[in-house]
Amino acid sequence: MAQYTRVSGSVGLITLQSPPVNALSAAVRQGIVDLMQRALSEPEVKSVVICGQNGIFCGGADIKEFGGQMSGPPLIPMIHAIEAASKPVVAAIEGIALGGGLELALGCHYRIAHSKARVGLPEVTLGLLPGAGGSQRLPRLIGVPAALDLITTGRHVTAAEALKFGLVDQITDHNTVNVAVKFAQRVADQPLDARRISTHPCLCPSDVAVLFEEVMQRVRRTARGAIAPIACVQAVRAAATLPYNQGMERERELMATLFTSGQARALQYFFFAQRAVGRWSMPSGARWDTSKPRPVHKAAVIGLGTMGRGITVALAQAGFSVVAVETQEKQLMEAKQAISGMLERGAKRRGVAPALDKINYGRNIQSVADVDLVIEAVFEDMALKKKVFQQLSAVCKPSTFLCSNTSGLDIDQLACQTRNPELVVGMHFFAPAHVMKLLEVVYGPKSSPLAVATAMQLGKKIGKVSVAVGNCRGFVGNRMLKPYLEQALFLLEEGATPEFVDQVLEEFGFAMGVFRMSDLSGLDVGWKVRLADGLAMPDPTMGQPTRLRQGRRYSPLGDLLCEQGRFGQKTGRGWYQYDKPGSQVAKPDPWLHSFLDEYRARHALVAHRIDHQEVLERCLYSMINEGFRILEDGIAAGPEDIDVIYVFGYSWPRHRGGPMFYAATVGLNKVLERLEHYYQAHPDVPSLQPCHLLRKLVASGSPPIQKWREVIKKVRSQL
Ligand SMILES: CC/C=C\C/C=C/C(=O)SCCNC(=O)CCNC(=O)[C@H](O)C(C)(C)COP(=O)(O)OP(=O)(O)OC[C@H]1O[C@@H](n2cnc3c(N)ncnc32)[C@H](O)[C@@H]1OP(=O)(O)O
Repeated sequence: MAQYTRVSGSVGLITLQSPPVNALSAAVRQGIVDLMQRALSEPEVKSVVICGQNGIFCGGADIKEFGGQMSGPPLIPMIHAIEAASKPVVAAIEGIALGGGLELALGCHYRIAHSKARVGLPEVTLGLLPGAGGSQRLPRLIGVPAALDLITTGRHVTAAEALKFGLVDQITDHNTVNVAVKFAQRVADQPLDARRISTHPCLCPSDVAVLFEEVMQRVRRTARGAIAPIACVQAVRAAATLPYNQGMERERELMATLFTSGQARALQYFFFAQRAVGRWSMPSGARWDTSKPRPVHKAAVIGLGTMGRGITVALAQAGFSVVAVETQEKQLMEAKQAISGMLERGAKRRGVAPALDKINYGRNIQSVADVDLVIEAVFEDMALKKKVFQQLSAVCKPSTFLCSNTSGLDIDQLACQTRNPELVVGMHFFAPAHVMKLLEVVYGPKSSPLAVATAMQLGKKIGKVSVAVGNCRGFVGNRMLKPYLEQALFLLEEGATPEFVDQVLEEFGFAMGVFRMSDLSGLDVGWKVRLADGLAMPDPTMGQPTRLRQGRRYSPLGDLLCEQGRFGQKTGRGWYQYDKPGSQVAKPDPWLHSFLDEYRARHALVAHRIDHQEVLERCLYSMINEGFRILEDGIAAGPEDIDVIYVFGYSWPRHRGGPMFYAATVGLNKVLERLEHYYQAHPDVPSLQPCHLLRKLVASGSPPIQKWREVIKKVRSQL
């Protein structure tokens, strides 16, 4: 869909029309092809302007079309025809020109952008490369180093930056289409040869080979197994070293490989999953589109430890007035200093003024009396949190939303301490809270849709990807982490080393293996929880067998390290050793290896050879199995919620789509079969027992992930 109008007598105006972002669907491409022909054939028309309706130039190829059979005119010849046109074609860029949208603009002879527009080639984030000539034209237009930056990161740049690069010819604060039309009239009789980017030489710095080598190394290091960034570098190298036509052929080959790769499918699934989580629903039937949030102007944070500080910074940076409360004088002073430092560093990076004046500090909980929403971030102790909620309920306005940053405690028990339990929800941030994108919004049985909608909206305003989840121990993320951690410990008992387990998980694509991650977050955190739960009681005289607790297999390895003061990075010793406390460079620790040998000997455990496959299957499939239980229990509404939580909160490699999508790509029958195998070998590990929903999905013929909700609904209705 595209519309044609003749303006100012001699300009053919083609307007892309495909809401919401004027993506280049088959119909839009057909429209462009037809209308270009019309404009070129009308003798009165001397030049052409291409723009998008509703102030948006174009969001690129229609990602929904990637999954199916492509129809309609292909993009590459369409863009070539525009570039080869005998009349000047001007792109009027408002809003965004992304991916295929920018590639279309690069095929035009001139580009005029509104000052507020953003442009970029984000294909890499979808597992692709700019495969409609973008990888060949952009380096010819703006040079190899800048093109490498834009194409390998997929970052969007402002119009001002685009002008500096020479990516656009002019920017305007006025009506972009009017400016472009006038511009088109002015250049109507200008020669076009020099305006066809594909004919430009690709200007390279003298040390281009070194540059490509450096970029390739950096990209390989940061890609964590993703192949698209590497293909992007290869495509730009083709632009730098080959004639245009051969470069295009290389672009086509690379694109074909990426297009059919599982990674592109995973990343495109994830693109829509990220958007799907905004359309939350609750088992009660309450939904995002029927639940109105209440505006929050002033918020409070209670407890200024690591989490409270990060949350305060996130709120202040987003422009909220914050009352930050810490009852301990010394902690308060330290927190003030730390928060100011974080705000100043953040402001410097973003080139804005630090939001120091947004925060009022206090030692007294009375100071939160007039706020609209409170986020409690005190120590993870139920008795303490209950007390805080009782105080908040007495002090705050009756309409104040009371939220807890607990990472897994029962929201309902907190709600019961208050006058208005319907205004209580969990807001589970991830450390560092001002950096990590994920927010779990946890509704208890009494939480109202109003409270959920308000917390979800607040999350969005402070730049988080918010996922609404039900109330259970550990919510979604930490509940699934438990079997994963447990399997990692069992693998050590059975003969693996922390280095090997971590290596396998890092090769899979996690930013950090499970043991390096535990050392970073502190082994004492989980230990305290296990002590409180009555699990970490190592004394055999207490009558508990060391490796069996509460009727199931238990590994006390983490507890034993904590008893020795090995809390991880902060103490300089954990699953690894570090040069000094606080150092981040993990080194294998011979002490730990001897400790594991002695432990196995003490418990008559015979070490066996554990391979990559066993590490991956046991750690990941037990976690995935818990994910299916979570779906079965209605704690997450759909697999997308779990996948988004794992990618944004637990460094699951995005190019594998998230744990539930990964299970679908492995094949649900295979996951089921391997879980059955491991459960048979370890019948005292309930997390390995395949859950009902997984069995049901396999029995239903393993439908595609987009159809799981139908099976989940059926299973839940039978419960
Ligand atoms: C042979 C050559 C083949 C290919 C070469 C070209 C490849 C490409 O062009 S790949 C696509 C490149 N473009 C992008 O990656 C842009 C993706 N979109 C975005 O980044 C954002 O959506 C946005 C910046 C364009 C707008 O952001 P925002 O205002 O926050 O809105 P939403 O993200 O919620 O999006 C609204 C709505 O639009 C849907 N959508 C956005 N872009 C596309 C698209 N390119 N194709 C299809 N649909 C798109 C998005 O899913 C939202 O809808 P839903 O809420 O229903 O999911």
